[in-house]
Amino acid sequence: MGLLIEGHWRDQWYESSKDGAFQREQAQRRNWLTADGKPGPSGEGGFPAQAGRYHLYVSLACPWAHRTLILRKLKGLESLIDVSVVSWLMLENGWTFDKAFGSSGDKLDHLTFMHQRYTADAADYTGRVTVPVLWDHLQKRIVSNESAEIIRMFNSAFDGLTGNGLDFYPQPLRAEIDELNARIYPAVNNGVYRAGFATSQTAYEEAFDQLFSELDWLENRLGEKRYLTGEYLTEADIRLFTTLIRFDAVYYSHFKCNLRRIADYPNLSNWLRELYQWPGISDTVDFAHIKGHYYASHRTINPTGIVPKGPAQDFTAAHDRGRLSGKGVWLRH
Ligand SMILES: N[C@@H](CCC(=O)N[C@@H](CS)C(=O)NCC(=O)O)C(=O)O
Repeated sequence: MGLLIEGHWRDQWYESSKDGAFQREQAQRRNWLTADGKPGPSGEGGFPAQAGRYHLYVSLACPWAHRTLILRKLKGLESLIDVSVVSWLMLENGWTFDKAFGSSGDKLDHLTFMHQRYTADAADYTGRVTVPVLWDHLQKRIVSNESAEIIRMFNSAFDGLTGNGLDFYPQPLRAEIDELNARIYPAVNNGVYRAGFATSQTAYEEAFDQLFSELDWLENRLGEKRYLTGEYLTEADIRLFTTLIRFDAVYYSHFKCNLRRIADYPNLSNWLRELYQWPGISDTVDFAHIKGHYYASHRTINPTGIVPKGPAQDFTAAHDRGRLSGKGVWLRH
């Protein structure tokens, strides 16, 4: 665990604020890949959708990177955008391409460490070395290291090449999806980290209370709606999925989010199983990476690095979501 300071790697645990709260660094590369290379909502233009030009760097453990893998899969981008997977073990060198710990190796440039990808973008890069990273190997630059934006790019930029019209961010549902994301991100997606990486009792309890009150709200909502916005599966569901699929195995114990398990919420757990069983999604879930990464890498929280064997979970078991009406994914015309 560490960061780059003016292009030099420094091994260092997360710094929390004075009151012990975890602070997540803002992603620094915010360009957009678009159908024709015109600029997107932030950053610079010049990144047109082209087969084979972009490379995605992910960790199979990471919930943020996981979103991008799901969109890549469901949008039929696997043959257009290749992926390199970092090792699940992340210690003094940060993310590495060590094949002994589950990495695919860097399929593009045979790098040893992920921080080399960042210094290839900017030799004096300062900041955390995070995944996912969408890399343009023509310009040798990071397009984006912000998963929330990478999934929006994947949702539409390549449609002209793939003919895939599935829309996970449909125009009529955007305001509602934005509202859901705005409450679920701080309370749940980042909330589990705020609980787990807190360095004061007060900061931990605040994150814990906010997390479980949001899970109660979501449990109620999913009692009436098949998916978060209603009849259509959208990016809001995908974003929640990657956190909840890790919850009982990791966040419940490792991050001390232990008021209840997801298995204890009937609607959340049935919804979670439906998504897991969605064609393509289970292929993106890897519990060896997920459990190995958190328990063995965060030595400040778990000094022995021992990875628990449990819990027993079966996401392939039947779910009851058919009782609510659903139309699947919105199709763009
Ligand atoms: N805003 C980023 C956050 C990505 C992120 O924090 N990824 C974690 C892995 S789960 C990471 O790479 N952490 C390494 C570090 O902070 O040193 C996104 O959503 O893409």
